[in-house]
Amino acid sequence: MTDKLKDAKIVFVVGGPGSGKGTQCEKIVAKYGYTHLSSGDLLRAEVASGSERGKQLQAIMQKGELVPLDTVLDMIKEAMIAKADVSKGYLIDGYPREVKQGEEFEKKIGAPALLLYVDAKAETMVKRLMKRGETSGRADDNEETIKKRLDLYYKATEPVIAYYEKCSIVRKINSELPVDEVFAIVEKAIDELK
Ligand SMILES: Nc1nc2c(ncn2[C@@H]2O[C@H](COP(=O)(O)OP(=O)(O)OP(=O)(O)O)[C@@H](O)[C@H]2O)c(=O)[nH]1
Ligand SMILES: O=c1ccn([C@@H]2O[C@H](COP(=O)(O)OP(=O)(O)O)[C@@H](O)[C@H]2O)c(=O)[nH]1
Ligand SMILES: [Mg+2]
Repeated sequence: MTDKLKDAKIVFVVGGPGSGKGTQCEKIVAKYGYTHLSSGDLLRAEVASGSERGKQLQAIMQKGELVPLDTVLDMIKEAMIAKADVSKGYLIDGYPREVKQGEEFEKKIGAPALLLYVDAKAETMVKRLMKRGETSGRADDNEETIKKRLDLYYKATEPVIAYYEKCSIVRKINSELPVDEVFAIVEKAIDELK
């Protein structure tokens, strides 16, 4: 089964909550036709389905904690295989959340060609999420959960970046700039992949 993904072009999109991962991914999809898989969106879809598994996930996400590694990886893999015949490349948004997740992904799926590190200040991320929370309906876009997500990001996810620096695939993107200026930097990184 995994054979289908053998030559897949894989881009990890890593950054804090509200850093702008989803926003940039949307623009990449529009220009390059990549398949966008947001681990958070996949989990929210499972919650929305009302399944038993979804209920358990909801409790974890509401607290801003991390869902068990295998659950997320299985969902991503399934979604990747479903698109394998038509995909020009994959954007894996919001994953890996911790080094171990990255290692497991490489074992079960393959190695990423690029890691886009979407970087904004904590203060900026909080401001954006509070604003998004006014309309998003996301149960975790509230002050208390945002703080937990940020703490966990610095503790568990930032080490992922250091881990992939070693193989020189990290491109740091300053997402304090306006969306289109951020995308100009993103485009350069993707164009270099071809
Ligand atoms: N000024 C500015 N605002 C941005 C930029 N990127 C995103 N935003 C705003 O910040 C908010 C969060 O952006 P998202 O793309 O949803 O962030 P995310 O990293 O996917 O966040 P999670 O879904 O929580 O992982 C959105 O409501 C955007 O309007 C940017 O480059 N510049
Ligand atoms: O690989 C993942 C991705 C998401 N989540 C959970 O889903 C929530 C929302 O994730 P998303 O990437 O949408 O938002 P972010 O945390 O970046 O704001 C997180 O707080 C986690 O509880 C997780 O456990 N593992
Ligand atoms: Mg997002």
